[in-house]
Amino acid sequence: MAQMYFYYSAMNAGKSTTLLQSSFNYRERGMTPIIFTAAIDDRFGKGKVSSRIGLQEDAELFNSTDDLYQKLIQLSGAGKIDCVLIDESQFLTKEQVYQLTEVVDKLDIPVLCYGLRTDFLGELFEGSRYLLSWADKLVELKTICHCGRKANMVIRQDAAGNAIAGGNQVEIGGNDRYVSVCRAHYKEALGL
Ligand SMILES: Nc1ncnc2c1ncn2[C@@H]1O[C@H](COP(=O)(O)OP(=O)(O)O)[C@@H](O)[C@H]1O
Ligand SMILES: Cc1cn([C@H]2C[C@H](O)[C@@H](COP(=O)(O)O)O2)c(=O)[nH]c1=O
Ligand SMILES: [Zn+2]
Repeated sequence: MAQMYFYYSAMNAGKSTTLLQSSFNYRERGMTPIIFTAAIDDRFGKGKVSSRIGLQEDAELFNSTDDLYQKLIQLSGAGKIDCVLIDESQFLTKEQVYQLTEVVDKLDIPVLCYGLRTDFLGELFEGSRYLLSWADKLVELKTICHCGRKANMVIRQDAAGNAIAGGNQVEIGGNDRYVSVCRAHYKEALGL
């Protein structure tokens, strides 16, 4: 029986790297994984998943209006799909997480989702909320704060490097905009 996995972390913890390693594992066993990533995250070029250590693969894009269950039925018509890998899964909607549970339960294809747990204000993303609620397996990937503790929060910075305490939940960016830190250093940076 297939299962749904949610690999979650702060930024820069190796989520994309782990996804690309899983894809490679499937391929070297002669199986066919399919990768999806969010259309809005175009940092490394649209339709690509890249890790900061240099690995890269082509990916299907998802928008908030896509029906991922129907899309997977359509794609599996062109050949057997052995695994679905989703990067930036924090950007999935509630409906899309449900559709992915249908891929697992009705099509019997494992779905592995990789994403942030919380935003720069410490609030859950919609996708993460429902993945935490409905996935069969929750796996935390870890990265470290500059102090050596586990970094489970993300600071959004302005151009001068100051922590920002308000704004839209979604703002695409990398090391220039975001820093992963432990909760104590998150509070300190925001003056909490
Ligand atoms: N030039 C580099 N060489 C080796 N490792 C790197 C390099 N740049 C970043 N990394 C490491 O790669 C990891 C980030 O990988 P990535 O998969 O992009 O993370 P995430 O998807 O969680 O943001 C971090 O552990 C980081 O320290
Ligand atoms: C914390 C936070 C992040 N984002 C964006 C920034 C990046 O584009 C992605 C996460 O990328 P990762 O390195 O693959 O983890 O999410 C955002 O929009 N809002 C936030 O609060
Ligand atoms: Zn710290």
